[in-house]
Amino acid sequence: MIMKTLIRIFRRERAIVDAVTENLAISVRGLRKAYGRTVAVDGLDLAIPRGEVFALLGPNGAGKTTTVEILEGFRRADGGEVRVLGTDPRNATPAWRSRVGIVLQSTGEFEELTVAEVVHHFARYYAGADDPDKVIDRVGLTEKRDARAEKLSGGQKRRLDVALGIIGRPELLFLDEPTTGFDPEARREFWGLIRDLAAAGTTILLTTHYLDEAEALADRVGVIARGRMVALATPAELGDRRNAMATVSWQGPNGPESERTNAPTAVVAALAERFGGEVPGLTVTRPTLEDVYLAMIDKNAISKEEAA
Ligand SMILES: Nc1ncnc2c1ncn2[C@@H]1O[C@H](COP(=O)(O)OP(=O)(O)OP(=O)(O)O)[C@@H](O)[C@H]1O
Repeated sequence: MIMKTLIRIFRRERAIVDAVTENLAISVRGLRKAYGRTVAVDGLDLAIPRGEVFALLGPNGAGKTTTVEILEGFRRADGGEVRVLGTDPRNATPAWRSRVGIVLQSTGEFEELTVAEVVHHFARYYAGADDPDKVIDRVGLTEKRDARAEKLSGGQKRRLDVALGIIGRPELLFLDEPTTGFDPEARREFWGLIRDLAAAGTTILLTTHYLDEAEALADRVGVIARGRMVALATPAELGDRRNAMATVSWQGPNGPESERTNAPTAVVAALAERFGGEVPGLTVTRPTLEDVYLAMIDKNAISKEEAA
């Protein structure tokens, strides 16, 4: 009797766990990876629901690439549990691979081929591939479709990498520093492409050093420092940014003036009264994502040093 009840409870719990895990594109618990004596990933936890755009931030050497390469099945973890689209990437099958799109930091392997040749060639690897010409157009390379890859600029090569990452219509897309080398216009276009993919339900894990990119694209950001997740939040909420003090600045009679305050509306109202209307050079700012990120990285470095 007790045994039967226990089995029933166990089955129900397992059904709940399965339902939760099914909804996750990526699930990582206690991930560890060391290279000799260098601990690159040190007990990392991460859960990314399907359909989310997630940005992984962190200073050079924090463990981002190692983590992502384990998720992609290119590196073996030393410990921890990893599920990507319900599968341990160590046991990746061709069927699983076809559901995952990967844009690495740089490929540049097809120097002799034209853009159209490379994309058409890659499309043949996937049963459900997208239309290659449509993909070339989406990444803004139509004008360069007959140019050899070796003749492309750095930003154009990157667009070709992105085209190869999305040609198989992946459910999950990994983007490692995707817009390095893009001019501002190309970055905005690329952001539009990512938003379209996200709107179509693609889960996206992105690493970037551009904080404005994380802010523009990500539903949530995770900050890694020394192989650990030190913060996880929406871009607006990271480091309790929403409640941070505001700075009100204006042009006073003797030069620029400013005031840090928790009640910027009241300060602005008082200024409007003082100036009898329009306040010259008025701005109200709160810390940017970059400000809170840098403070976080700094604090983490100090607390680690103190701990050592
Ligand atoms: N193949 C390797 N052999 C030895 N050490 C490595 C190897 N790959 C990475 N490391 C080390 O592991 C740590 C984490 O590196 P990783 O490349 O994962 O960081 P990252 O956050 O991606 O950095 P970046 O922003 O510079 O790309 C670093 O100290 C790095 O020197």
